[in-house]
Amino acid sequence: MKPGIEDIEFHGIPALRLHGPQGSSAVIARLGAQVLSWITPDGRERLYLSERAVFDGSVAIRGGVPVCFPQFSDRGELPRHGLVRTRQWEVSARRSGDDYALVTLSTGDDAASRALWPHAFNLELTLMLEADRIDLELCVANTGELPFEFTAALHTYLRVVQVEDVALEGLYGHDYRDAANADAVQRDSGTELTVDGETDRIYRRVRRPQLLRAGNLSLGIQQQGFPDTVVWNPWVDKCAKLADLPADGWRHLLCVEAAAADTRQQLAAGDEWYGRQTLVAV
Ligand SMILES: O=P(O)(O)OC[C@H]1O[C@H](O)[C@H](O)[C@@H](O)[C@@H]1O
Repeated sequence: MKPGIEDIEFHGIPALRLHGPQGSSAVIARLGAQVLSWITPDGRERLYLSERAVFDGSVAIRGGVPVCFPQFSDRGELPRHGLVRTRQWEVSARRSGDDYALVTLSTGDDAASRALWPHAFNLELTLMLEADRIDLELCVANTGELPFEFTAALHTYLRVVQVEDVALEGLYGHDYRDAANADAVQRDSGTELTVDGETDRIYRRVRRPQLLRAGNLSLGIQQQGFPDTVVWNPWVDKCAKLADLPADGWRHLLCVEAAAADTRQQLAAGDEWYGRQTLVAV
């Protein structure tokens, strides 16, 4: 099958399915411009999507790649993770070639966003699917007359068989702010990160790609533009408090997020900012 793009319904909501080379595929919903599935040529699903996720727009969909903007988490006055996770985005570009399929979804300010955050903006989320890789690029445009500041993230939920068995390499030597430990700032001295409890870390000014060692779900992870990397797993107790995660959900996910979380980004009137996360099956 040649690469291409089809309009589908996914869990009852409008979405696009990208068919890439060698049988790869991805699904992106218009709700939140959220990527909800990525299947590599080996037939394996690489993203975690909760079986208890809610798709009616009342809350963000639990899983895939939520787009957080203009605020990461609860680090500010706005709703948690900002304003765009529960909006309907427009499809502004779609194209495919022999070795890729690509879509761009966009959204911008409206009366509801300006009531909470008084700035004019346009956002574009581009998903490019190739055989063994996806690139997700967020473009923020300041379309107003005044500068603004924002934080943001591509809050990627990676699917793993057992989170206790995986290791994330590439973050050693970086400082992180530990949100699971009263925001204490620590320096990672281990050569790899393993998860054996609630983990909620903002690694700052990340300079290297990461390698997720997770058996046949292993991935290379790279980011550009986004200065920080957030690693999140709710573990048992926090998972039990999240109504849209099953009791064992914590075990099957690891969020590795490309973020501007600790470092606020400044954007002058008329300027654009780009941030990208690349996932490669290895
Ligand atoms: O429940 P959500 O609003 O989707 O947030 C889920 C998680 O997102 C980020 O990774 C934050 O660092 C966590 O503190 C937060 O719990």
